[in-house]
Amino acid sequence: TGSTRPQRMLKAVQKNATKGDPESVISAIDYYCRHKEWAMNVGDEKGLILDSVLTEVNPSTALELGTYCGYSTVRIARLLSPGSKLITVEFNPDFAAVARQIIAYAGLQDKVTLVEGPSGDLIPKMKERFGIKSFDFVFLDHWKDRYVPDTKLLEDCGLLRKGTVLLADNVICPGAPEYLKYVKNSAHYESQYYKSNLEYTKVEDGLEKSVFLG
Ligand SMILES: CCCNc1ncnc2c1ncn2[C@@H]1O[C@H](/C=C/CNC(=O)c2cc(-c3ccc(F)cc3)cc(O)c2O)[C@H](C)[C@H]1O
Ligand SMILES: [Mg+2]
Repeated sequence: TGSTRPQRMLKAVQKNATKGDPESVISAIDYYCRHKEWAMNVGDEKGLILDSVLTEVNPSTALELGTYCGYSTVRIARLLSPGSKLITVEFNPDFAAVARQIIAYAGLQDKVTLVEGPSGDLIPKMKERFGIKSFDFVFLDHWKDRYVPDTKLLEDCGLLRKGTVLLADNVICPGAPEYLKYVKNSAHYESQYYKSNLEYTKVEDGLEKSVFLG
């Protein structure tokens, strides 16, 4: 049986990146996905926006929904201050296995906890399992129709605090219309759209940053 796209992406990292160097892992994936085969990483262009929001928030606790191959996991973890933690949730075991290897290749395994399973089951367990009081930052990049239910679940589980920043990928392409409606019409969020392009293409896409007001 042949390899999968994530496995080929991992091979490209092992071949072209330097072990322990997150920047080289990010560049190797971006090069592979731009010139060899496209993949749904947040990418280099939207990645710069992710970097700037992260630098501004400087989260002690961060959550990512939808690890996939770990590209944005590496982008986030490389910017975390010492002692800060990123929990990333992925329910596909094959993707999780590739992501673990890419995160380890970047040398960021001590800053990242990859939890395998559906977000709907794991979010209610965050406090008891990982000792999380609340998240400072949440990156939403899983199935787009799950952004609203999981945001509501994070609220209901008391995992958001005044000032928590949610950053959602793909609000234009493929689109998350219900999510945009939800955060824009809610008095509990202050939202801002960051216009960009779909990873490795000229198609418009963007990130929506929403601050929870409590
Ligand atoms: C119970 C489920 C919910 N709970 C869950 N709990 C845990 N893990 C979950 C859950 N739901 C999903 N996941 C995991 O997250 C990942 C899923 C990521 C989904 N991302 C997209 O669909 C997308 C598409 C395009 C795109 C744009 C243009 C095109 F032409 C084609 C594609 C671009 C983009 O940037 C995109 O992020 C991973 C594959 C999947 O196993
Ligand atoms: Mg995405």
